[in-house]
Amino acid sequence: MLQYTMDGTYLRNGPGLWDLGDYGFRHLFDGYATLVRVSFRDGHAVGAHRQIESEAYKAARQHGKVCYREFSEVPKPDSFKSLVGQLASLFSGNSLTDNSNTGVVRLGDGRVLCLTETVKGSIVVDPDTLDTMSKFEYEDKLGGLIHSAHPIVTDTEFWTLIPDLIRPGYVVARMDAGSNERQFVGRVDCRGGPAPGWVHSFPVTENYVVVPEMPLRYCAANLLRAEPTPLYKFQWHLESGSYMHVMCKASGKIVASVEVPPFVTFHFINAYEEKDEEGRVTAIIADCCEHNADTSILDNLRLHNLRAFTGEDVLTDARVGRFRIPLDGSPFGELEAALDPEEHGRGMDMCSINPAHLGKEYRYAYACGARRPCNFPNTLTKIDLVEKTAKNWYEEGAVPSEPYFVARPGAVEEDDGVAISMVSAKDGSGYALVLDAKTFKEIARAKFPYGLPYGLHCCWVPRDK
Ligand SMILES: CC(=O)/C=C/C=C(C)/C=C/C1=C(C)CCCC1(C)C
Ligand SMILES: CC(/C=C/C=O)=C\C=C\C=O
Ligand SMILES: [Fe+2]
Repeated sequence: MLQYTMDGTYLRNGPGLWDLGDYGFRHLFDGYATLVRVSFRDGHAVGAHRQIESEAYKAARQHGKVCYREFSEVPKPDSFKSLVGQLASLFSGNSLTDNSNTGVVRLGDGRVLCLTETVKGSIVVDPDTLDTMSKFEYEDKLGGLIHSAHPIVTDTEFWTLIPDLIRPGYVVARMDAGSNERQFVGRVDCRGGPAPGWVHSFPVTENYVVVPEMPLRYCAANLLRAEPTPLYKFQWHLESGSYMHVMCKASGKIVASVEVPPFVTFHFINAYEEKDEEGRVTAIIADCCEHNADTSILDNLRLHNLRAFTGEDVLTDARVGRFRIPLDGSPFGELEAALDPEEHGRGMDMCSINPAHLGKEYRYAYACGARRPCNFPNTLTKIDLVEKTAKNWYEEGAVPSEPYFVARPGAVEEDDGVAISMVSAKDGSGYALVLDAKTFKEIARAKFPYGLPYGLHCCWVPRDK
């Protein structure tokens, strides 16, 4: 039993529509954005779902075909556009999708924003009606066609990374709550080439922004290709090295840039400053869902693979990767598993934390793990980074989405609250699952009258805020 009444709306975004007529999409990340809402009030839960009305979605519905460049799908060249024309529309951004199918965040001023990797795919929605309200226009001169799909959002600010594919590097920018104007904070030049590493997400501490440089790098040639490669728009450049850069939020200066072992991650979990007895910052600790430097996870997320579970254990191993980035000028950083990956079945992705610990020392992370054999993360796991243990929730045949932590109003303890996940049950039905974040035991489930597609990231909109 919950000792309090949850009062607010859980929103989940994700690529929920993967078919146009007879044509089925290829990859999980291609689907058109579907928003799901579960509103909690007086001990009841009310649900709804709706497609986001992006230009890409509307055009696809109208013409019955893909009209913009999605993650792996590209429009068929029946418009006889010349290569030059295609190039021009790619570099102007015209042909890129605005299908904001990845994240949903509540900005400090109350607006609810859906996001993806393309800057134009920033769309404001109404959390009650799930209406598509407007494009979020960035009113600045920073430009950029792509950015991190996971900005860092607090009640007062918004931090983002804008990769620069022409002069390989990243622009770090911040935006005040209530504003649409990003401000340039600083720039990181890549240390390896030929292009910046994919930055689906990045972590911050109280005083620093951490800019990861993965050997999984954007690839201009693959951006243009009509047929996808196994790494889609990316390429693996092991020889180019892997780096972690640390930028001071206040000055934009780079205070550390270290080489680290190779890594593959979509999602950073959190980061914080390690201090000595005198309170001096000695290092940055940054945690992520790390796929053992194996890029095959990207191709494993093809829909054909996800729909064809044969009982064989084919999910590649993942762990909580913990970086230690020294600030004493040494050239190398460390990367190790924060706990034995067996604790969470060697599956690890789709994480959340208590937002009160963002950028600060923390103990708990919530994520999807694995009960093997499986071809996709199929458990919910609560990771204790101090005890180095995990508590796991599992139901046979069920596929749960990101366990999203929501603190109890007035909570003091880090795990005082709930973790909410939308689960697709073995029989195809769907329900919202509420776990007690402390015990990781089920408190409630609210069944949807129909099955729901898989989905990705979430946010919480408290009532009257
Ligand atoms: C859903 C998810 O996690 C990731 C979605 C990624 C997308 C939609 C990536 C799109 C891209 C383009 C349309 C062209 C430019 C490169 C890239 C950012 C991969
Ligand atoms: C669903 C997923 C990875 C699962 C594998 O372990 C990654 C999603 C990334 C995009 O937000
Ligand atoms: Fe993501």
